[in-house]
Amino acid sequence: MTVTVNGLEEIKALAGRDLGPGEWLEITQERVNAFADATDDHQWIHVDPERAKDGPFGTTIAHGYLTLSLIIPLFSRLLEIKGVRMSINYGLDRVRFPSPVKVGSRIRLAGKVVSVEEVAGNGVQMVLDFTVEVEGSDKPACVARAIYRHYA
Ligand SMILES: C/C=C/C(=O)SCCNC(=O)CCNC(=O)[C@H](O)C(C)(C)COP(=O)(O)OP(=O)(O)OC[C@H]1O[C@@H](n2cnc3c(N)ncnc32)[C@H](O)[C@@H]1OP(=O)(O)O
Repeated sequence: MTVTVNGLEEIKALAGRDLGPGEWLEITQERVNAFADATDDHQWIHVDPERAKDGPFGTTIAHGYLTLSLIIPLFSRLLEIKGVRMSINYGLDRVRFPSPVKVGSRIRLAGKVVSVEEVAGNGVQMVLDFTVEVEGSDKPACVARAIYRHYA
């Protein structure tokens, strides 16, 4: 279910709220290959299924940074923000990849809004803890604390 908020006051009211988990997304070899091309990172554990059969995971796995980047589209399905002039991705405080994402497996995103505080320039800073789950694994694929700013 997508939560929709309108304007800074409604964003502030999100503090402490859980978002998601959202829908599952399958990680395909095509997506991993496209990320490898975009970032010029063609390590065999990601793009060589034949060699990866004998590797530590028994198959190819997603780049950790691909899993991290997929937070952006998966988050857009959890929270829709209206009534702001501009939103900025300010950065990340902590990121870990506790569990590999095997190609062909599915991931989904959950988030918790840690805090929302006013910042200069008629804006708010929103801090979220994200968890990317991988289907069938106790350990998440990625945990990350992300910081956004929204300006009215
Ligand atoms: C060149 C690029 C290559 C790639 O892109 S490779 C693909 C991306 N990377 C991976 O797939 C790595 C997968 N991760 C692992 O295989 C393992 O991970 C490690 C072998 C790297 C380390 O394992 P262990 O020493 O047993 O540590 P832990 O239990 O996995 O914890 C690692 C950090 O993750 C946090 N963590 C674990 N489970 C959770 C959870 N359920 N919720 C929140 N955080 C969790 C922990 O606290 C810790 O963090 P703290 O480093 O700060 O101590």
